[in-house]
Amino acid sequence: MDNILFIINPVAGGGRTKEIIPLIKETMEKHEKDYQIMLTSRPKEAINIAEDNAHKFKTVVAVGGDGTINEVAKGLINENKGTSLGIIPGGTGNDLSRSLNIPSNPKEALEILVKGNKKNIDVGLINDHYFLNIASVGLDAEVVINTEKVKKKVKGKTAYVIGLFNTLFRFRNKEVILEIDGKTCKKDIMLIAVGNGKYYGGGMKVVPMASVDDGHFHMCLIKNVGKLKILFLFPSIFRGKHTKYKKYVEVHKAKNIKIKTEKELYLNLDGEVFPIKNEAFFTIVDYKLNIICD
Ligand SMILES: Nc1ncnc2c1ncn2[C@@H]1O[C@H](COP(=O)(O)OP(=O)(O)OP(=O)(O)O)[C@@H](O)[C@H]1O
Repeated sequence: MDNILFIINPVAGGGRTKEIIPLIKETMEKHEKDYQIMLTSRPKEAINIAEDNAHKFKTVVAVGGDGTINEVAKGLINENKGTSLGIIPGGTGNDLSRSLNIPSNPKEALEILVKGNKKNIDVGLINDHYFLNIASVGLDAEVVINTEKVKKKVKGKTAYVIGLFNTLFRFRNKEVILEIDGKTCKKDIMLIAVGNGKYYGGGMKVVPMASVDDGHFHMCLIKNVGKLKILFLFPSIFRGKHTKYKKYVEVHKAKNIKIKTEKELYLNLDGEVFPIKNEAFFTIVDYKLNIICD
């Protein structure tokens, strides 16, 4: 059965996903598709909705930001029924969609969905969390934590800028033991981003060489360059040009990566932050997720 379930996070993108509903209905009816729409009522519910419906629908579409996509993907991977994942970007960042060439304009994204071109993409696992886009440790995870604190008082980009400077002011470099496909080395880092996708933070091309379907992670490591130099590097990260500064930035390609530390590290997984004790183990799971994209 060629049926489609739309799982909509009504609070993603500050609520703009709700405005996409009439467009979904119009497009599905125009193309005579058998479809259903469900709205989440609480965080993480998209995982359960996807799990419960994976066997009933050929395609399950996440309508929301990267958090919603991760939740729907998790439900589909858990059920392992070969259900395809569709994406209508409706968040603030939409970073995975960028790597998959899915436009942020919902009308254009729906056209891609109706066309139905498919691609099998890799699924990353960091300890016990699945991820499709980027998982990172170090400076950026601390920026996310500090920005969340600032957001209670200040909104939007200003909160991010204040969060960034607060973090830089207090940030201490991280000494880690890295194991990249079995090879061990000691590093003094500010940031490590492990990418299946290329973008995070709303369009920063932090892992420019990443490819969602090459069976590998691509890793970008920013050494302990000091607070002034990281500010100098920052604009080049937006454009993905930072990797040319080889004195400060290392790139690696691998299937398995371990980051060991004696101190607590924070992991940034598409804007959600988790503490990590002792070890972060990144691996590509033996499962490809079928995605509808351009
Ligand atoms: N009904 C709901 N009420 C409150 N929170 C919800 C609801 N449904 C989902 N959520 C939570 O909303 C959070 C944010 O979702 P999502 O990342 O998709 O949107 P966003 O933050 O606007 O986008 P982006 O990550 O692209 O910036 C997720 O953690 C998700 O669990």
